[in-house]
Amino acid sequence: MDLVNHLNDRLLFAIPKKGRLYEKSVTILNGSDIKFHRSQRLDIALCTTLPIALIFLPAADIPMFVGEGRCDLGITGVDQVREAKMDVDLPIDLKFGSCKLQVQVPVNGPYTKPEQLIGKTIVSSFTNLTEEYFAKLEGVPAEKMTTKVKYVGGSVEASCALGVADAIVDLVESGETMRAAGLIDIATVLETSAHVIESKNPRSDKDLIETIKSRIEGVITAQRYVCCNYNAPEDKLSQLLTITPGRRGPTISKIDSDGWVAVNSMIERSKKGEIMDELKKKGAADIMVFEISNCRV
Ligand SMILES: Nc1ncnc2c1ncn2[C@@H]1O[C@H](COP(=O)(O)OP(=O)(O)OP(=O)(O)O)[C@@H](O)[C@H]1O
Ligand SMILES: O=P(O)(O)OC[C@H]1O[C@H](OP(=O)(O)OP(=O)(O)O)[C@H](O)[C@@H]1O
Repeated sequence: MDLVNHLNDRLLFAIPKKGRLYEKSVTILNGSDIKFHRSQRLDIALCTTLPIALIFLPAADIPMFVGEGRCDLGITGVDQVREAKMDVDLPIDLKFGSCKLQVQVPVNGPYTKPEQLIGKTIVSSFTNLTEEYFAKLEGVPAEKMTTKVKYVGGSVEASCALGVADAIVDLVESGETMRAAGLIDIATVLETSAHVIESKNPRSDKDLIETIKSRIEGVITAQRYVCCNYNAPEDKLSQLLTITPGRRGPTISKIDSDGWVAVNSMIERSKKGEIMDELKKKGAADIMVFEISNCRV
């Protein structure tokens, strides 16, 4: 099929084609009922459920495709957006791909503060952000800075040991890569996570863009919250509701048992253990937690 001829009447949505953001991005699409079939080695996939074409691109190229208006929506990290210096909207924080872009130096080396690196050589895959950071530190425009910034495309952490850098600027999540390379962080340039990014001048129907964003927000909310049901003695209700205030407010229903009501409330998945313990301690009974498979908020 000549896929390219099918693109004109579709919203183009740029998705990371590989790497750290790929799998979770596809999970979000599945949860949003954006169904597609991607043939092997093909970087374009037509959706079967909505007039969308998914364009699989390197995470670093997505800000340019969205910033220049070729794709209306994309998924990539804030780090990539800032590095590409693209003016796009960032409507949804997807809460994955969270890490920090940090200045790192050899553990037992002479540097403990970023100011000591002025005039030295820094290696990074994020040369624009690194230049901006050190130009600000030096208090001069980037053209006048004395710190040298060199680009490498990957395995940045090896640069100090190989003698090509005094320090590096690289992403840190668990810190394992950094520690394994004998490095320590001394400053944070940027905190990042994956976001839905949106063109400032979208070409597609606004309703379709809103539908996609609303579905994705629903998936994120469903991942973040679970539903908590319990029975509460009426005289303890106000105290129990402070533990489960809900996103907007709890639902309270009458039940066929004198002096008791049923409460239904969304609670944060990450806090469900302590919330259930607390409810039990404060007099709640029959406490149950359910998965939310999808929602619209
Ligand atoms: N360790 C990490 N933990 C969390 N998020 C990360 C991590 N490393 C990178 N990211 C996020 O994922 C984005 C893409 O990084 P990744 O290393 O996957 O790039 P890639 O070049 O597309 O893939 P690959 O490294 O496989 O070539 C980064 O810009 C950042 O937003
Ligand atoms: O703090 P950590 O959990 O160890 O993660 C940080 C590492 O993850 C990224 O690299 P990735 O593994 O994606 O490979 P790359 O070096 O080829 O980009 C990043 O560039 C770091 O090297």
